[in-house]
Amino acid sequence: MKQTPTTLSVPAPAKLNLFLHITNQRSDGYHELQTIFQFIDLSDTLEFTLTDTDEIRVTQQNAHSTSEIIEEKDNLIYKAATALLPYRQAPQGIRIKYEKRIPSGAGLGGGSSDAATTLLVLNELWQCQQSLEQLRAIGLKLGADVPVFVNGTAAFAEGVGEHLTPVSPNTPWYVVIKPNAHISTAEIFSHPDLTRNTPTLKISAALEHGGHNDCENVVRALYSEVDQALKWLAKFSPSKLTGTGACVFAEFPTESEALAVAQQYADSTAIFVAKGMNDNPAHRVLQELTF
Ligand SMILES: C[C@](O)(CO)[C@H](O)COP(=O)(O)OP(=O)(O)OC[C@H]1O[C@@H](n2ccc(N)nc2=O)[C@H](O)[C@@H]1O
Ligand SMILES: Nc1ncnc2c1ncn2[C@@H]1O[C@H](COP(=O)(O)OP(=O)(O)OP(=O)(O)O)[C@@H](O)[C@H]1O
Repeated sequence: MKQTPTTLSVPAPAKLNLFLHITNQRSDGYHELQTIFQFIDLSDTLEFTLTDTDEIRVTQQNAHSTSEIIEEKDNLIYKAATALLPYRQAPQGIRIKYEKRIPSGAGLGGGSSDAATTLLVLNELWQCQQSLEQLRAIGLKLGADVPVFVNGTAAFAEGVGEHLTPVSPNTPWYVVIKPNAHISTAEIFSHPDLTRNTPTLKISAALEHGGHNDCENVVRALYSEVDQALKWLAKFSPSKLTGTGACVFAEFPTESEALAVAQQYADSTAIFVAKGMNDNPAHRVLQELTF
C-alpha cells in the first residue's frame, strides 16, 4: 500500500458531448438536455499541498501559455475548495497549483473537471467524509458539468446534467479542432433560434444511433470559424460540436488515422488527437493512495 505523499498531483480530464439534445426549457430559464459525456486523455494537472495556515491558495503554473488569466477567487478550483470548507475535519489549509492544457470556453469542460478533481481530492485530504452523491450535489452548484466528472464514468445525462446513467460507448481516437473563438455558454442558451424541443430519446437509441448537437446551427451561424472547422473535418469523418463549442471533433478507429488527418490541418496549434476514455483518471490516482 502506498502512503499519501506530501504533494499530490492529480489529473482533470476534458470531456466531449457525443451528442446533445435540448428537450425542454424550465421555468427558471435553464435547459433540460440529453447528452452522452465521454472523457478524453487531454488533462489539466492539479497539484495539492496541505499547509499549516488556514488558507486556500490557487495559482496557475503555466499562466503564460493560456490567453485567459483567471482571478484566484473566480477560479472554479477555489470555489470548489471553498464549498468543502464547512465539512473540513483536518485543521489544515491547501495550496493548489494547476497546469492548464484544456482550452477554456471550448465545450471541453475544463473548468468543471478542475472543480470536480478538487472536490474529490479535498474530500480525502480534509477528511470531509462526503459520499459521491453529496459531492455531486455540491458540484452541481458550481456547474452543470461537474457531477459527471465527480461520478467518474462516461454517462448518459439528463436534466441539466445531474441525472447520470453510466454507459460504456466505444473509445475511438478523436481529432479535435479548437477554432479561434471563445464561446459563452449563456450566449448560446439565450439565443432565440436555438432548437429547444427535440423529442426525448431512450438510452438504448442514444447509444446505438447517437444524435446531433442542437447548439450546432446557432453556433455555426454566429461563428464562421466553427462552421469552417466542421466542414474541414467532415471531409474525413462525420464532425460534431461539443457542448456549446467552440471545439469540434470527429472519430477515427486508430491513432495513426487520426494523426494523419491532424497533420493536414493548416494550423497545427489548433488541432489535437485524443483517446476516448470511459473512466475519469482522477479516481484511479486517488484509489492508489491510502488516506
Ligand atoms: C453545454 C454543456 O457543456 C453540456 O455539457 C453544459 O450544459 C454547460 O454547462 P455549464 O458550462 O456548467 O454552464 P453554466 O456556466 O452553468 O451556464 C451558463 C448559462 O447557460 C445557461 N444554461 C446552462 C446550462 C443549461 N442546461 N441550460 C442553460 O440555459 C444558463 O443561462 C446559465 O446561466
Ligand atoms: N479552473 C478553470 N479552468 C477554466 N476555466 C475556468 C476555471 N475557473 C473558472 N473558469 C471560468 O469558466 C469559464 C468556462 O470554462 P470551461 O473551460 O469550463 O468552459 P467550457 O470549456 O466551455 O466548458 P463547458 O463545456 O462546461 O461549457 C472560463 O471562461 C473561465 O472564465
